[in-house]
Amino acid sequence: MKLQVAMDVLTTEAALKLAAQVAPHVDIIELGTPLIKAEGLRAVTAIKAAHPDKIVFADLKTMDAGELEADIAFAAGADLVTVLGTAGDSTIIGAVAAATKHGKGIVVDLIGVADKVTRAREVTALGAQFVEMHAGLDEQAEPGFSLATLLNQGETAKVPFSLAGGVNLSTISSVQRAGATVAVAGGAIYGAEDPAAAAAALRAAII
Ligand SMILES: O=C(CO)[C@H](O)[C@H](O)COP(=O)(O)O
Repeated sequence: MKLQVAMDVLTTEAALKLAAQVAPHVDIIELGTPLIKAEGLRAVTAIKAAHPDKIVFADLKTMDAGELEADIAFAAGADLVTVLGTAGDSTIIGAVAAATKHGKGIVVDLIGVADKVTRAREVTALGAQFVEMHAGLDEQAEPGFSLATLLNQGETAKVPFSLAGGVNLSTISSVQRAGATVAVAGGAIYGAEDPAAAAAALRAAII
């Protein structure tokens, strides 16, 4: 299982600092949606230039104009770009076309999708590299939130998936047991006093 750091920071400077701290311990470096909204795709270019050996993930959460938005993110240096699972099939097909043109990949983020298992299978058939079983920051803050539902949906879908939803040291083993190809950790890394140590501990928990 690969480890992905989600950098939900707000400046390119902060992202470059965080990436330098954690890069030795992670496989995929994600630029979070707020970072890209604040700084634009220049942040993607800066991270890829600093870490050409890492998979750079641009969390665009595209909902329309799939081919155009994915194309500009790949041109800026992204290796993986997200499209929302709630988007229409034509948006996903367009984004996959851009990925094919660049030799890169599309990840379909299933945040907000009611039937994640069915949609995961549909978008995988459309050419997504993998889906993201995702409970966003707002959903995580809702009373009664539990990772268990997401883990179960990932296990049931039987397609390649990443899992994001407040993954931390106490849950990462269950993410691996559910069969995820990627565990995504944001707050557990960037919110730690020592992000490098937090990323190293998460990496060490993966067997
Ligand atoms: O995409 C996101 C929010 O929409 C986050 O980056 C993702 O949820 C991972 O962060 P965390 O581990 O803090 O939940």
